[in-house]
Amino acid sequence: MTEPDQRNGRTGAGDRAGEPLVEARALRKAYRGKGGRGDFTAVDGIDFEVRRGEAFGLLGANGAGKSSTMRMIACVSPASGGSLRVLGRDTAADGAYIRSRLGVVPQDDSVDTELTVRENLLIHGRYFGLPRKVVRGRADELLEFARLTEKADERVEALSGGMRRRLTIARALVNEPEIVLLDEPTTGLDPQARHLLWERLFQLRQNGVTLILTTHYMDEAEQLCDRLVVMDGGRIVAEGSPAALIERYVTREVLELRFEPAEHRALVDKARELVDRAEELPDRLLLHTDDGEATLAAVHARGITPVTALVRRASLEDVFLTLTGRSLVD
Ligand SMILES: Nc1ncnc2c1ncn2[C@@H]1O[C@H](COP(=O)(O)OP(=O)(O)OP(=O)(O)O)[C@@H](O)[C@H]1O
Repeated sequence: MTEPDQRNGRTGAGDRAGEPLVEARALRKAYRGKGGRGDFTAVDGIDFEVRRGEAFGLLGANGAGKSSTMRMIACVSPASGGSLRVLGRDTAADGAYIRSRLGVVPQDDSVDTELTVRENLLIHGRYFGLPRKVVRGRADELLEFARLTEKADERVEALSGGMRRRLTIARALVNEPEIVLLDEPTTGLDPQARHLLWERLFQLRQNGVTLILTTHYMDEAEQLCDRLVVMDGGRIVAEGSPAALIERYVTREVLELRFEPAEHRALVDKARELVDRAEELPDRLLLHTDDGEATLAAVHARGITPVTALVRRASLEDVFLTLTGRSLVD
């Protein structure tokens, strides 16, 4: 493609890489309670920084406060407390400037389904006051980037979910933003569409665009994020690269055991004695171990008979479970 970030002479993160583009200090968001109920605190005093050129993730279950945080960064929802600076400016004072330098991909595709793919890009470009000729050229480049050139003159209603999502991302790039915010970018997409989208986002990151995304998919966070915060109940409970979080909070491997329902209770109690850390889910037991095969041998030696046994690499899902006692997926 024509690299979105190189069209205007920017060459990726460059020598300003690492400069903080988002700085949140004791950031709060409270929603006014309805019908006499008290205020509800959705974001409860969080601190984080996002640096230029990185892909930064907010990972958490539904209701953790991820979208509320994103809306504050996007300057569409005011903070209730603390401070939030984006691109070196205060979101409370300079919302219009910040919005003009951001690309926003909301949770629901808000593209106009009655218009063609190209028309959606042209109209969005005009919102930013760009000259017609510039917008036309940029639309062509973005169609290519989003792998939508062949669909340019079709109405959006004829597109698949994955194509719509790519169009929403292309649209968010019309103003050549320095930061792109993506709220649950691949929710509802099939695996092939997800992978194509990840590939496009990876390309953007390669071009030096700073990405901030929310997700409740741990594989997405592992694939895309250089660094992430884990959110739970409006707070940040951990921060780091996916690899660092896995190393800090869980062991190298996990042995997953499933038992006959009638034997589940007794065998779970017996098996968890074999390791220092185990997590029990309704349908299985997860044993945290540095050597899954050796632990499985110990399980058999104890006379414990699982219906299935699986040794796998520990993941962010295990980190989340360890930190919150709950599974990421509802
Ligand atoms: N406008 C609002 N008014 C009142 N409560 C809200 C509002 N928006 C969000 N909330 C509540 O704030 C909490 C956090 O919501 P938020 O959407 O930020 O979470 P999330 O982590 O993004 O979850 P999801 O993945 O479901 O979007 C939830 O309990 C939600 O019901």
